[in-house]
Amino acid sequence: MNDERIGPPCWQTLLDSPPMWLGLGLFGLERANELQRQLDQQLHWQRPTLTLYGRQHLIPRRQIWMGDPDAAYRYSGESFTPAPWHPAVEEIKVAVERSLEASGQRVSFNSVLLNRYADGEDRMGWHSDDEAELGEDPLIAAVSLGAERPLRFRWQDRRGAAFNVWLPHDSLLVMGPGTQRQLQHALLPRKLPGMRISLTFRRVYPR
Ligand SMILES: O=C(O)CCC(=O)C(=O)O
Ligand SMILES: [Fe+2]
Repeated sequence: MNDERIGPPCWQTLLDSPPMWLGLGLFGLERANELQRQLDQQLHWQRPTLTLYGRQHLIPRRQIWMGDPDAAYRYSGESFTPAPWHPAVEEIKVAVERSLEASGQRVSFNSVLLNRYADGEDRMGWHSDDEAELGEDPLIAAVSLGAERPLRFRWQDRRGAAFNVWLPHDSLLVMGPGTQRQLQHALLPRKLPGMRISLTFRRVYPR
């Protein structure tokens, strides 16, 4: 086991414009397994309600916002104060920033949305991460731990066919500038077993 390793050994280009790429093997299997276990057991996973057309719904997954104290975030009409950084999440943030830097992108994230999908029934609907506090054309980096699921993308202007990006355990999906403006994404329900945790790192610009 090589613990000194920084960043995925293997990058795949998914799209040139907007730039989207996938890194495989961010931590190595053993560390990735351990991080998934720690996040699963140690975080205070929440299931908030969402108001849709005046009705309250429990979200179909568990989640936590985490980040710097001033990185407050609005989501579906509600404002969230982030939970303080957990050491395992900080470790993942540093690994993501280092591997981005190794591929020529200097970014520093100040918040992350963690999602926990118990199995294939848990999901996230169509959206793009285009809230005003993310600034124009943000870069968003998504780490996947656990069961492999496809993230589905569709073009906002329907210029091309929708497509899946399968996100394996221990992978890093980078959605570069323009991705949120041009595409929407969703984690649709699938008859697939196994728990999955995703961490989508962002930079929030406080008002
Ligand atoms: O779970 C995923 O991979 C996607 C999560 C997502 O789209 C988000 O956190 O905004
Ligand atoms: Fe998203």
